[in-house]
Amino acid sequence: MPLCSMRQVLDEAAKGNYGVGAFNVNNMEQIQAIMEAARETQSPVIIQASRGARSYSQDKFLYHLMLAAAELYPEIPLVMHLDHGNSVETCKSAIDLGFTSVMMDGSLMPDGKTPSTFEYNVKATRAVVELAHDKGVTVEGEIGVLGGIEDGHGAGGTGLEHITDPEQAVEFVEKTGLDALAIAIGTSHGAYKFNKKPDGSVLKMQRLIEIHKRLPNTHLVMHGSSSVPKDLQDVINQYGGQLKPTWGVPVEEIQLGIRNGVRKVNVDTDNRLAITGAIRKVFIETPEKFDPRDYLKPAREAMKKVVAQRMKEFGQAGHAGDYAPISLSDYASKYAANALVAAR
Ligand SMILES: O=C(CO)COP(=O)(O)O
Ligand SMILES: O=C[C@H](O)COP(=O)(O)O
Ligand SMILES: [Zn+2]
Ligand SMILES: [Zn+2]
Repeated sequence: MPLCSMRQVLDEAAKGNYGVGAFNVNNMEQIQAIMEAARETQSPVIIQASRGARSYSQDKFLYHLMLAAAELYPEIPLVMHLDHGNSVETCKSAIDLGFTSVMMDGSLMPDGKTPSTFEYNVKATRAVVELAHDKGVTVEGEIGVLGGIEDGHGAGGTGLEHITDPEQAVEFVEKTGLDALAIAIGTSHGAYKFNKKPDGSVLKMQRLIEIHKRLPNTHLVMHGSSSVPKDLQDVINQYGGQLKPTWGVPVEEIQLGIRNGVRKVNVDTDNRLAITGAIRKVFIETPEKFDPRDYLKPAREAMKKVVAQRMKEFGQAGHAGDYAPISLSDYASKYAANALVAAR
């Protein structure tokens, strides 16, 4: 099966009222872990690469691994998505390479640090929509600024992030014509999101519900959605790691989001934790080992377990065979005919 349009995967998820995990990757083992989890649970899936992942893998390595995944798992609808594109040029280079979906993150300037203006964000996102839709490629935009790294204060919520304004979200969707909208509701990237189990004062699910009411037909995206489970933290610390106590986004809050328009759920940190714990365990328990496969296999297995669990929790499990992917050129025609504008 060729790589699939994210718009199609999210439209199908909306029909079935479920969410789709978007998992970050940098290497072969992470892609294999996701594909095995997708096969085991019969899930459509989004695999995403950040700018850092693209540079780590020299772009082409990752792209060809993704083609291998599509060939080896033909029954799985598989999207290749650019995570947090920082500029129109970055998005264009991903489209040229063969990504079937891109995120234009115009909430910050291309330096990835300076908060942008609404006007800049609209202009950059609109420009990406034009060049992406021309090729049938899906576009995710972002309004609001995530906590932690994105608000310029390093990892960990500082309270200085810009929670998405619902009015502005409506205007943003109308002016850009995007396919999916990432919103800021108090989550942040990385392991240090909250210093206790989050309540409504820090994790603003009510804001998400309000945005969904105003944009009932727009696919919402939750970034920073790792749950940072205690058992994964414990394995790392048990085998010599030094993670400080921390909390992530509880799965039941994500499920509440999914009942209110969230269709794409970004998860990276939980997989990083699972991989690191598994590798540390091998190093500590069997220090005589030095074949990378001795620790990469358990690492891959640990990540597969987390991904499969999330696929079941988000509801995408069992939906891989629901539909046959439509080609990107057919999507280009749909966009050209204005048949897919995110309606209000
Ligand atoms: O939002 C993410 C990638 O864009 C990942 O978030 P986590 O750090 O919570 O896994
Ligand atoms: O956007 C955040 C993802 O977790 C990717 O992180 P990265 O930029 O370190 O690859
Ligand atoms: Zn952003
Ligand atoms: Zn993100």
